Amino acid sequence: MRLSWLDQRLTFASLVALPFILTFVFTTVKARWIKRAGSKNGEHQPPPAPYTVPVLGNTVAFATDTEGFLRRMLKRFGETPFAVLVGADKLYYVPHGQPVLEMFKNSRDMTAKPLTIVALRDSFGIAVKDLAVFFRDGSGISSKPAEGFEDYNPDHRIFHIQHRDLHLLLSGVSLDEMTSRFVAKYTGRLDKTSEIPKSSDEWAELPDLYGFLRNEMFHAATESLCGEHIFRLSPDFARQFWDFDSKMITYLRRLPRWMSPKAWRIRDEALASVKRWRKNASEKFDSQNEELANAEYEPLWGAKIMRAREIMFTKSELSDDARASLDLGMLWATNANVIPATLWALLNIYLTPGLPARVMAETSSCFDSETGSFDIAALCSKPLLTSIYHEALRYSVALTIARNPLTPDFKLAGWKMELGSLLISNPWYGGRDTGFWNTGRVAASSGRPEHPVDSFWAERFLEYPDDPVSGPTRKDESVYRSAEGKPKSIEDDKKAKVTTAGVQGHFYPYGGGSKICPGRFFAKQEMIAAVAVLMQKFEMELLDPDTARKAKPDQAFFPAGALPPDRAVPVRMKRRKL
Ligand code: HEM
Repeated sequence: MRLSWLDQRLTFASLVALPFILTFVFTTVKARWIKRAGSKNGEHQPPPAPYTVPVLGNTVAFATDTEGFLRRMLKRFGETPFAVLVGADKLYYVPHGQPVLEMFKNSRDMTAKPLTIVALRDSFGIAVKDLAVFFRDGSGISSKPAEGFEDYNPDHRIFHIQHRDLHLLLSGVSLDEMTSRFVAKYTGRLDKTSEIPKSSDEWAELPDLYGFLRNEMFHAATESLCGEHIFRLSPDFARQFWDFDSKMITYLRRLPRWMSPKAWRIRDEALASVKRWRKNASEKFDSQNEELANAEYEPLWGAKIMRAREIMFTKSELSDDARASLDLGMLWATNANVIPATLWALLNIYLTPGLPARVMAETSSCFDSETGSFDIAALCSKPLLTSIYHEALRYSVALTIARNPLTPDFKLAGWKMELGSLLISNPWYGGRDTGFWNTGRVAASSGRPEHPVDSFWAERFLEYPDDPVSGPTRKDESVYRSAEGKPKSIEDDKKAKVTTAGVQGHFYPYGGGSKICPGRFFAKQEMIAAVAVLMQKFEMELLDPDTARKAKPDQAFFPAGALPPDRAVPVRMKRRKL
C-alpha cells in the first residue's frame, strides 16, 4: 500500500520530531526521578532542567526568556537546586529559602572570582592582558591568604584589597561623609534645576519622572564619589552612562564588536569620559600631600574609596584602560540599581491614595523648616518610609548573584556541586513567592488578595499592633478571612514597626555572606533621602495615572539589576511654598 502525500509528510515530520520528543521525555523523567530520590549524603548532583534539543540543552530558553524559564523551573523543582545546561558550562540554580541561605553561610568554601572576571571582560571591557592580574590572584578575599598563596605578593592581592577597602570605606565615617555630600549636591541640584520654575505658583510638566530622577541622582551620587570635575570634563557623561546601562544585556551576551557596533561604541564613549576624568585627577593630584591623601573627600578624585582604588591599581600594575573599566564598573554598581529602585518607591507613593500625606507627616519632623536641612539617621528610622524602601527592593531587584565552589566535594542543600561549576540565584523569585509573602486581606469584591506579590504594597514590611493581617510574611489562612481592614492613617503609622524578621531567605536584594553588597548602607540612605527631599521640595501629581499604574519592571533588563519602568511616567511638579 502506498502512503498518500499527506501521510508521507506526517511520517517525515514525526521522524524529525522523535529525537526531540524522546530527549524531552528522557530529561523530564530523569529530573523527576533524581528529585524524588533526593540526595542523601550529597551523592547526587542536582536534577537537570528538562530540555528538548540534545547538546543545546536549555541554552535557547535561558538566553531568550531567562525570567520565564527560571520561573517555570522553580515551580517544577521548588526548593531543590537544579542544573541548567547552557553551552559547555555547568550551571546550577540555587532557589530561595534554605538553599540560598546555605549558600551565603558557606561563603568560605565559595568564590565569586570567575564571574567577576567575566563581568569585567564582557560588561566593562577589560582587555585580556589586564585580566591576568585577576587570574593570577588565588589568595581570596580574607586577610589571611588562601592555602598555597601564603608567599604571594601582598600588593597583588587584588581581591582581598578591594574587598577590604570597599567594606571599610563605604561604612562608618566615610559613609557619613559620602551621604552628606550626596544630600548637599542633590538638594543643591533640586534647588537650582531649570526644569521646575522658581515660582511656587507655577507647575512644570515633566515627560518622564524616571528621566528626571535618574539625572538628578546620578549627578549627585557621581560627584560625591568622583569629585567636582567629571561633568565639567564630560558634560554629556550622564547620558553616556545610561546608554551604556541600557546595553548591559547585550554585553553579557558576548556579541563581538562587528555584531553589535552601537553597543561597543556606546561603551567606548563612556570609557573615554572616565579616562578624561582619571587623567585630570592623576595629573593634578598631589600625592605627596598627606592631608589630601587621607582626606575623606577632595575634588579631584572624590571620595577616599576612589583614591584607595587608585593605589591598588598602581600596585597591581594595571593599565590605564583597565583602570577606567574598573571605575566604570564602580560607577555602575553605585548607580544602576539604586536609581531605578528609588523610582519605584517614589512612583508608588503617588499611586497610592493618601500615601503622600502619610509620608510627609512621618518625615516632616526630620526637616528643619527654616533651612531645609535634615537628620538622615532620623529619616532612616521612620517605619513607613523604611517599609517603602524595602518594598521597592523586593519589587524591582533582579540581579544575578553568582558563586563557584572552591572545594572538590562541595555540597549544598544535600546536593553535590562540581568543582568549577557556577551557582547562581536571583532575589527576584524569592521576592515573588506567593506562598511566603503576606498579600493582605482577600478583597470581597474580587475574591483576590488585595496586595499580590507582583504589586507594590507600601505597608508590606510593617507590623501594626492592632492589625493581625500586617507584617511581611504569610499568615494562617483564617486570619485573611477576618473582618475588612480600614485604610491606615497617620496615627496608625506612628504605632507601626518595620520588620524584616524571617524574610532573609526570600529577601536578599544585596546578596549575602562575605560578598554581600558593600554599598548597601549608602544605597539605603541615598534612596530614603532622595525620596524625602524631593517630596519636601516639590508638590507632585501624576499627569496620566492610568499609564503610571500600568508601568511595570522592564524585563529587557532582567537579570542584570534593579529593573527600571517599561514606560515613561509623565508628572507635573511645582515648588512648595517655604
Ligand atoms: C539598591 C541598590 C543596590 C543593590 C540592589 C545592590 C546589589 C548588589 C548585589 C546583589 C551585589 C552582589 C552581592 C553578592 O554577590 O552577594 C552587589 C555588589 C556590589 N555592590 Fe551593590 N547594590 C546596590 C547599591 C550599591 C551602591 C550604592 C554601591 C556603591 C556605593 C554598591 C557597590 C557594590 C560593589 C562595589 C559591589 C561588588 C563588591 C565585590 O565585588 O565584593 N552597590 N551589589
